[in-house]
Amino acid sequence: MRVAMYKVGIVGGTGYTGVELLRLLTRHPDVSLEVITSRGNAGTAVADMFPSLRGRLDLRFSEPDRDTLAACDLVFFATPNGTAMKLVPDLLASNTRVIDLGADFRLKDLSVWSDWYKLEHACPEWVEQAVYGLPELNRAAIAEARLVANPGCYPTAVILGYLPLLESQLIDPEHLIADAKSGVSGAGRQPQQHTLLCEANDNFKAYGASGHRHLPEIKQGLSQIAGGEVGLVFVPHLVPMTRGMQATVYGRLRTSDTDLQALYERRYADEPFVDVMPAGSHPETRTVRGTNMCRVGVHRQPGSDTAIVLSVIDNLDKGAASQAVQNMNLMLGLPETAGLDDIAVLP
Ligand SMILES: NC(=O)C1=CN([C@@H]2O[C@H](COP(=O)(O)OP(=O)(O)OC[C@H]3O[C@@H](n4cnc5c(N)ncnc54)[C@H](OP(=O)(O)O)[C@@H]3O)[C@@H](O)[C@H]2O)C=CC1
Ligand SMILES: CC(=O)N[C@@H](CCC(=O)OP(=O)(O)O)C(=O)O
Repeated sequence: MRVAMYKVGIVGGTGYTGVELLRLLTRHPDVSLEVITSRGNAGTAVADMFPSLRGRLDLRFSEPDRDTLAACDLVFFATPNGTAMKLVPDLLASNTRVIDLGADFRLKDLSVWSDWYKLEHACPEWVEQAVYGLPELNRAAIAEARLVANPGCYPTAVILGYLPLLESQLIDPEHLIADAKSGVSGAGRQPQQHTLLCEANDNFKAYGASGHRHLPEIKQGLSQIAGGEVGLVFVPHLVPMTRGMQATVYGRLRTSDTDLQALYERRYADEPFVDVMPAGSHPETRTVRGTNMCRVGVHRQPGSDTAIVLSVIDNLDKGAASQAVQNMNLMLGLPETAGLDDIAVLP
C-alpha cells in the first residue's frame, strides 16, 4: 500500500470545481487533503454540504488562512478570477506550490488581461514565471513549475483540437474558426438568471459572439504552437446539459494529400488523456463525463480543403479539476495518471 505523502489544500471548496477537486483528491493514492476553505461555510463539515463524501472525508471548511495553507505542499485555488493573485506570493514564498484554476496567471500580456478581466493585477512579477498548465503542450515546464495557471475549459478543448494541425503547419493559421458548446456547470455554482432551470433547459443559445474572455487565452496557446500570431473566430454556446463541452474546430488545409487521421494518431499516441477515435467517429460528451479524457474525431468532407476536428471534454474535469490534478501529479513527480483512472458513467 502506498502511503499518502503530500499535503494539499483547496481555497474555494464549495464551487463546482472545488467539489470536483474534493472527489478526486479524497481518493488520490499519494496526497492527503488537509485544508478546504470557505468563508461562508467555515466550521461546516464538508460531508454535511456534500453527502456524496459521507464516510470518505472527515474535514471541515475553514477560513482561508495564510499559515495553514502555507503548511501544505501544494494549494489549489478554485476561486473566482482575481482571488488567487492576492495570496499566491505569500504561499510561494513559503515554498508551497500553487495551481490556480482561475485566470489570474493565464495571460502573459497584462494589459490584455486587465482589459478582459477588468482588474489590476496584484502580483505581475509572478505572471511571467507561471506555466500554462496544458500538459500536452508544456509537460516539461509544468514538472518544474512552482505556479501553474490551469487552462480554461474552452481553451483546453480548442487547443487540443488544433494542436497536431498547427504544429505540423498544415493549416493556414490566420483563418481559424472554433465553434464550442458548454454545459451549464461551466457558469459556476453562484445563482445567475441565465443558469436557472427554466432559462437554460430546453433552450440553446450562443453568447459572447462579439468577444469572450477565452479568445485571447486560446490565441495565446495557438500562437505558441504555430510559432507566430494566429487569426481566430471563437463562438461559445450554452447547451442544456449539466457537464460536457464540444469544440468543433476548422482549419483551411495547405495541402490536400495529408492523412489527417494518421497525423492525429501519431501526435497523441503517448498522451494518456487524449483519445483519437477511429476515422469517421463523432465523439460524445457522455463518454468523457467525470473523466480527464479529451476525445477527438478528425474529418474532411469530399472535395473540401477544410479539416474539421471534433474535441470533447468534461468542462469540470479536463476543463478544470482533473486537469489540475494531472498538473499536480507532474509538479510533485507522481505518476501523471495517478488518481485519474475514471471511466465515464453511461448512459
Ligand atoms: N465551472 C467550470 O467549468 C470552470 C471553472 N473554472 C474556474 O474555476 C474557478 C472556480 O469556479 P467554480 O467552481 O465554478 O466557482 P464558484 O464561483 O462556484 O465557487 C467559488 C469558490 O470560491 C470561494 N471564494 C469566493 N470568493 C473568494 C475569496 N475572495 N477568497 C477566498 N475564497 C473565495 C467560494 O467560497 P466562499 O465564498 O464561501 O469563501 C467558493 O467556494 C473560477 O475561476 C472559474 O473561472 C475553470 C474552468 C472551468
Ligand atoms: C457555460 C459558461 O458560462 N462557461 C464559462 C466559462 C467557464 C469558466 O469558468 O472558465 P474560466 O475558468 O476561464 O473562468 C463562461 O463562458 O464564462
